[in-house]
Amino acid sequence: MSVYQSAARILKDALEKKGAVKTLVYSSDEKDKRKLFALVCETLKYKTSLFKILKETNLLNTYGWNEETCKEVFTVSDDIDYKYLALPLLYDYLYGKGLGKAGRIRSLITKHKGLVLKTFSKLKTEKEISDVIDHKVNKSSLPRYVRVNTLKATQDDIINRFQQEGWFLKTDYEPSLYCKVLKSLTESEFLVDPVIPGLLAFPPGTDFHSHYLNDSGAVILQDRASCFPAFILNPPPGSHVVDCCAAPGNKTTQLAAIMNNEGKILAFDLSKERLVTLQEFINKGEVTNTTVRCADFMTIDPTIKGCESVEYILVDPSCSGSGIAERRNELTDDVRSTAKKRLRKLSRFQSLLLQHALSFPSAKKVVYSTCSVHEEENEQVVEEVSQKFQDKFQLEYILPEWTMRGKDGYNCSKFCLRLDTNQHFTNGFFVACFVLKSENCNSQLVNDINSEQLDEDMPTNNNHKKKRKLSPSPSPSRKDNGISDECEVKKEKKSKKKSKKKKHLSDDEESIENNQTHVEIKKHTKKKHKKKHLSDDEEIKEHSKKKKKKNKHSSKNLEVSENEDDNVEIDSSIPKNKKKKKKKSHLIYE
Ligand SMILES: C[S@@+](CC[C@H](N)C(=O)[O-])C[C@H]1O[C@@H](n2cnc3c(N)ncnc32)[C@H](O)[C@@H]1O
Repeated sequence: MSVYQSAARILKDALEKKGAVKTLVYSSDEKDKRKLFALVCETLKYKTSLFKILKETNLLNTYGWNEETCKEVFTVSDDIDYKYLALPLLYDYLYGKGLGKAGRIRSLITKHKGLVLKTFSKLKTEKEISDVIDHKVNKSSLPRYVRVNTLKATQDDIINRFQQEGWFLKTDYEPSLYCKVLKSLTESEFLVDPVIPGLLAFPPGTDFHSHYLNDSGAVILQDRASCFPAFILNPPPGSHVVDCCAAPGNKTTQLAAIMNNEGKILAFDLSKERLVTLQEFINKGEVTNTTVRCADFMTIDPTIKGCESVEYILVDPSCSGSGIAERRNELTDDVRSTAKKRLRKLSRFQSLLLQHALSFPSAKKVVYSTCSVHEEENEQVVEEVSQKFQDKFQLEYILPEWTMRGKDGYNCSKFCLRLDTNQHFTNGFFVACFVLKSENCNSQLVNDINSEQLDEDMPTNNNHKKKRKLSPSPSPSRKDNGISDECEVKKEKKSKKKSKKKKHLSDDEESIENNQTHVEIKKHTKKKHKKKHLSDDEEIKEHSKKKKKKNKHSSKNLEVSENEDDNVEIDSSIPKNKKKKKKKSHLIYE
């Protein structure tokens, strides 16, 4: 079935308010879910005009659009409503990429192209469909952010590459005026972010999706706001990290870059489909320190081997997505996202997830983030959890120079950080950071704040560790990292076999296998290993299976869905040297 038929189904359900677009897309059978999601979202944005064109052309009553003739040309599932099938086809024909790749189904439109084009231009002239143009402007009003994947290239390499293409790096401005300059970028200018290391900003509407640097994984297209959580967690190379809700993986790859691929990341997510994307990101970005696990994080026992040593945890759970700028329009779930009942449910789920993370015995730094603007999902969660865990954890006063803090009226407000679309030209976002009371974690704690110190902790974008250079020509990504990792693991196993008398399999023996779903961690083949001989990951897996059955707090029981799509993300702070402290500065960078 073509993507247009899948889109037709989803458009119908979305417009009849049977579910959120994201959920509908991810539960569909369509292979290329990203493509489907984009097609549905774009079509919805133009729906008023598309319906007008449909009505004016009377297209559905023209030859070719009845069931019989359609079925002569291609297979259309019985449950497809032709009205909704026309919408994505018309969208691609008039506004999108054209119908070049639509196959025979394109004839439904191209057979009548004279009529369609004439009607389109007539309605435009009569300003009947001017709303379309407005929408396009809104849609692309945010800058295009690009994170340098420091596992594959240095910031300087990437800047050079863009300069060679004719881009001009703007540096002649006061750092405190960054956001103003950002707003007025000309077509060929770009900027280096003053807060997030390795983040570049290009003018709104710049499309790098098919750029070779993106294809090769040397850069990642990630929104500015979504770079903050990993940047704030800042796990040192060699540390042990958990990313509780990892897919599609922008923050996981950012964490790996911060850690310079040293140490271990355990990346959990409930969604197999989304983990496929995560695995692709990992392969493309040459991330080698991450183990991916399809599991409900709530079912993971924090005390079992493999988890008991985890020190840094990122909690970036599903949320309403109300901060995502592109979503704030008539077609998405705004009504749904603000429904009190739904927010309460999300809030409860987020709180339990955060509490679970804080119960990891070695946890010393836990960052909580959402791309929601609602207090229920942000300050209220942090307030409740910080009170419950006040004996062990306290909130860190993150990025003191950042003036937009949490919403007033909570004890936690000033320790939280918010990003706002109008002020910061990025998606609406929320971040808070818990640190172990006895830990200093390289930064000020709630109790330590004093005004003189505020200027001193400002990180700069100079603290990049130099990475290997980009090859002179665009570097192809490693094709199937999962498989090559497996080979390496096998070799290692062989050599170890001779001398091995260990009871437990070591962590190094774990590998991510590209099995059917590409996400399950490889099972060790030796059947004779009993439970007590399981590797860390197998132990986690076993435990998770058991706990799933009985855990009444399993997030599935909470029936929470959405927003799983804060999927514009990026990389950040590579410490210059493990032992050296971060550079400080006195900038105000908002
Ligand atoms: C906002 S998205 C995460 C985005 C991700 N951190 C990134 O940067 O790309 C939330 C994710 O949480 C996952 N999720 C929801 N409930 C979960 C649970 N109980 N355990 C693990 N993952 C969960 C969803 O499948 C979704 O992929």
